[in-house]
Amino acid sequence: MQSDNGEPDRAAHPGIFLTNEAGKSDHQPAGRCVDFPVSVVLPAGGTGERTGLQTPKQFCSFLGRPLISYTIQAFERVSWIQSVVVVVAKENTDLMIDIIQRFQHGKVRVVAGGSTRHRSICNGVLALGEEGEDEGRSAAADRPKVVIIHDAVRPFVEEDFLYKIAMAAKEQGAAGAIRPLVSTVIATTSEGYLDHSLERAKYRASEMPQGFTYDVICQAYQRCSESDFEFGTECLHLALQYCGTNAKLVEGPPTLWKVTYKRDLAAAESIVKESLSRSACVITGASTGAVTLADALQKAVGALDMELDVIPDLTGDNARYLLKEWNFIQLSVGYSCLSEVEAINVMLESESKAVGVLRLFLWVHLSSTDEPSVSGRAAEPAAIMDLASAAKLRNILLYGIQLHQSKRWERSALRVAEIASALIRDRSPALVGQLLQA
Ligand SMILES: Nc1ccn([C@@H]2O[C@H](COP(=O)(O)OP(=O)(O)OP(=O)(O)O)[C@@H](O)[C@H]2O)c(=O)n1
Ligand SMILES: O=P(O)(O)OC[C@@H](O)[C@@H](O)[C@@H](O)CO
Repeated sequence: MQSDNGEPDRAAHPGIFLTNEAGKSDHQPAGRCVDFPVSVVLPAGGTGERTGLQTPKQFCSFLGRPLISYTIQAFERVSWIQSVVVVVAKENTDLMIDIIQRFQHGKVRVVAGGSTRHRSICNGVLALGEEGEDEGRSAAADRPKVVIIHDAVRPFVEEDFLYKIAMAAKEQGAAGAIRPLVSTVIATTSEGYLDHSLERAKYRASEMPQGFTYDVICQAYQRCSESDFEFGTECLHLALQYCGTNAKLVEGPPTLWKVTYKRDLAAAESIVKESLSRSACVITGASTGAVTLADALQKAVGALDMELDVIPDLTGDNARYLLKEWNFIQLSVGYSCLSEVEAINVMLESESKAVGVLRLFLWVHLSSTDEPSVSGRAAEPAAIMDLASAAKLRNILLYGIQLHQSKRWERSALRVAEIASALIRDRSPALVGQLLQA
């Protein structure tokens, strides 16, 4: 087992095991077959000193979700990955278990980390070797053929690239992601002067994910030195040095970057917001006016790089939007009925826990000319605000747009599209519950 100071005992493995079967992905890889078991180790046992924040960066939240949850989600959606081991500092074990339960992550185990990244990764790999014992199966039966190692603070990893790394690791014994160097690497003298510079074209930045056959990475950690454990940063080097395994290098996309500094958290949030803002589901209630407005809206958002799916309601087959869409726009034309808004909100709340990220619900009320003005319905803004305050506690950002039918459909639709696109992109908590006038 692990020694008291978190150092890996190579004869056993430490760890607290939590396997949550909920949320298993049925995502089928597009036209590819991985016919060998693959497991993942996510080292998340660091303190994130370089961010300057008290909270370790892997637990910093944006849009209502901790960074590590985005990374885990990226892996649990891949059907050919059998299990994920998250390696966290002992003091963060309860926090990690809470995140797994709160965001209903599946196929995840939590293992205690070590004082360095290599020690943490080693603990994770050793834990994989013991999988299945809890359920009375032999450890060997559940042992993966390939182990993918990926820093928990690299949330933007795609299945296509994971597939390339897993297949290359199975063939070669080891494989790793690389990226072109952005800056030239130079060597310095002990006095702090330039000694020489490296020819940048001959070098690459080593990124994650990396993949290894289970035997190679196990053997590498069994044979490596204490100095490797203390000061090393490169698993590929251990495979070469201690197993004679020359990793296959695979150039990866720019999205593989590691969150290291505080600015990287802002960059990560902006990327997530951008990815959440590309689509919305428009609910018309099948009213003629709303369908007409929705058609005009669909034309208007084209220029805003957004796609809209227009549906009458969220029942039957349309219920699938509750699990896969982040943004919902409900159109009420003429008679405004807050009970419709409340009904949609209840449906969104019922799924928001599983989805885990701040979802956006925009109510658009196009009032007809013969309806009393907003001042004649003073209760409406207050009612929206009350509903929004309650919804926010369940990760739903509720906003309203009020506009009058006196304008032509196209003009109304353009105004709604502009405001909706801004609200969806910014997801600002400050505007929650506001009934904006278009
Ligand atoms: N003892 C450690 C140290 C690091 N890591 C993990 O290794 C990954 C990459 O390391 P790095 O970016 O250096 O993270 P930190 O060590 O937390 O950052 P810093 O060096 O700024 O403290 C991170 O997911 C980090 O949590 C780990 O599992 N165990
Ligand atoms: O060195 P750090 O602990 O900041 O991060 C680890 C990185 O070195 C590592 O993720 C890649 O270089 C690939 O090995």
